[in-house]
Amino acid sequence: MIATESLSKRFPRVTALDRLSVDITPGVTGLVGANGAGKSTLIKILLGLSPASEGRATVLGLDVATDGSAIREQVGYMPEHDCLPPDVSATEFVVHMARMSGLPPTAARERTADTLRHVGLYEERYRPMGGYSTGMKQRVKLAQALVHDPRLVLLDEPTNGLDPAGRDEMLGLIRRVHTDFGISVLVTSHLLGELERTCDHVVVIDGGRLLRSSSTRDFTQATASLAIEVTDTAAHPDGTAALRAALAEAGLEVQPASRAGDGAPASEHVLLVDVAGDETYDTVRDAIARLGLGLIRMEQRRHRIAEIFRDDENGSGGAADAA
Ligand SMILES: Nc1ncnc2c1ncn2[C@@H]1O[C@H](COP(=O)(O)OP(=O)(O)OP(=O)(O)O)[C@@H](O)[C@H]1O
Repeated sequence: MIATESLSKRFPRVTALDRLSVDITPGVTGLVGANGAGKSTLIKILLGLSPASEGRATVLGLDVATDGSAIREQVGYMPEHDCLPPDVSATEFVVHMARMSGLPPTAARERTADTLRHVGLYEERYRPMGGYSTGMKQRVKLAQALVHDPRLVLLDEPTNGLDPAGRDEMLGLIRRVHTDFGISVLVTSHLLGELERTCDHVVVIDGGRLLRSSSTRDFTQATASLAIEVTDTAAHPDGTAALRAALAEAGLEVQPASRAGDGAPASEHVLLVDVAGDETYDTVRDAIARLGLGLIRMEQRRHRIAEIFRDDENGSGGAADAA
């Protein structure tokens, strides 16, 4: 779908992309990076809207340097920032965008009705967009990216500004863009956790450089940790300490949640264990059963993007298997 080769973009004071080489295959791909990592810059280059300083990129086999308009015919784009005219309705706007993409008037109206229904906008589609909630605006932005039936959509931070329920709905919609219509998706976020549930593949960039590109499965296995909380008993007045010793003896990496730095509330009573594979869960269960402790919770906790960057700086992270 997308291939970049040593792609760089330099602004006078900052290198937004630094020799980025990555291949993106059909499916749903997450592009993750902190604010300023270069995600939007990459999308603008892929659309042929902004020239690269160096290197090459192709989208659907077309060269971004020379085939920008052919790319934009086949690719949908949802920009990050608010860009909707407040005085027109969603229907008028999306019909206009469909016409801009070359659809004849009747087809544009039909596709608009279908697409707005698909993204969950019904009666409100006839009202001016100035009065819409952030969630409704994001849905219109998604609809205009889909209306001309593209082969690929580039979605820049589609969950920005949404509350947790709105995020989940948007992520579900994005997944369905691929499963229902077979359209491939490149979606950016600064939150690794939310993309892990939605994407088949995740590409991580930092400071314009590729940090890692791998399937979500490999990614989560490499980065998941398990939070465990147990009760104290008469035999083990400090159940947490007893479990910690037992797990360490069984060869697991254990640390208190207070040191994990994953943004979750710190607690001396929560242990974090690196998940090496399915057997880790069995080892934990058996250790708790042997000690006769009560299990309060055992939950998967995602590492956050900042930790992966930090691991990488320490030389123990994912850069080694970056594509
Ligand atoms: N037109 C520009 N002129 C100068 N610097 C720019 C320009 N566009 C982007 N940059 C800089 O390039 C870097 C990458 O920006 P970019 O917008 O691609 O990041 P991002 O990963 O999309 O982050 P965000 O989600 O915050 O937009 C930033 O340091 C940004 O300040």
